[in-house]
Amino acid sequence: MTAFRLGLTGSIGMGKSTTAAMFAAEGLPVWDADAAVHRLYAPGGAAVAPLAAIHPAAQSEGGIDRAALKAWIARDPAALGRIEAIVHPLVAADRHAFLQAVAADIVVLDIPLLFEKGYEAEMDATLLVTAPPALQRARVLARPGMTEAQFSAILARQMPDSEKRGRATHIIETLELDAARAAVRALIGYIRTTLDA
Ligand SMILES: CC(C)(COP(=O)(O)OP(=O)(O)OC[C@H]1O[C@@H](n2cnc3c(N)ncnc32)[C@H](O)[C@@H]1O)[C@@H](O)C(=O)NCCC(=O)NCCS
Ligand SMILES: Nc1ncnc2c1ncn2[C@@H]1O[C@H](COP(=O)(O)OP(=O)(O)OP(=O)(O)O)[C@@H](O)[C@H]1O
Repeated sequence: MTAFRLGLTGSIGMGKSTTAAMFAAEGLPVWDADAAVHRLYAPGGAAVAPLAAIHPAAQSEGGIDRAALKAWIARDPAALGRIEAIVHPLVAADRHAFLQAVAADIVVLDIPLLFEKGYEAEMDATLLVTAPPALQRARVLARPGMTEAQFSAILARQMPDSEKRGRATHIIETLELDAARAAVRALIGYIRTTLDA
């Protein structure tokens, strides 16, 4: 059976990881794009050699130093595009391997840049997690080391939440844990009714 692919996304601090964990707790396999990038950047990971080849300072102790990449991105407007040209095909290969190996009726793919990069074309449905801007801001600024300037820079690289709301198949407001958990269960139940039909 081919699994139903539910693409989970949302802007920074909207609750992707928390909501993904709720799907996992309901027994659904979850693939996490950020975790895939961490594996690719770890010592021995497939992105280490090609990134070191274009930017030697990015390599440290056999892996990729994310701080060095960030410093390069801050300095050179072409850097992010060059990094993405290497990293995104490797992430896609990891995602395809997961989808090949998985056995379940529904799988969740947690992809922060799902709409920005057009990955919805590979999904059967999309789920946007969202919250009011003031709550998003309070959550993100509560993180150790996060500054107003960093938050603004990250927001500027992401599609506005209002636009994502217009594109998503489903939306969950992450105001409160119990309500979000109930919405996750309801969505799984709804998707299963469409699979049975
Ligand atoms: C720039 C890097 C080094 C920053 O690493 P760091 O650990 O500090 O932060 P993290 O990865 O958690 O990202 C911070 C925020 O920036 C956003 N972000 C990350 N990469 C991108 C990107 N290519 N375009 C837009 N936003 C991005 C994330 O969604 C997140 O909200 C890292 O994100 C990276 O190597 N990005 C390029 C690879 C990529 O596209 N990753 C996205 C997942 S496919
Ligand atoms: N349903 C919810 N109810 C209450 N708080 C929530 C809910 N979902 C997430 N949160 C809180 O919001 C914050 C951000 O959540 P989370 O880390 O899951 O977001 P994210 O979208 O994965 O963030 P990032 O884009 O930075 O990876 C956390 O402090 C988390 O506890």
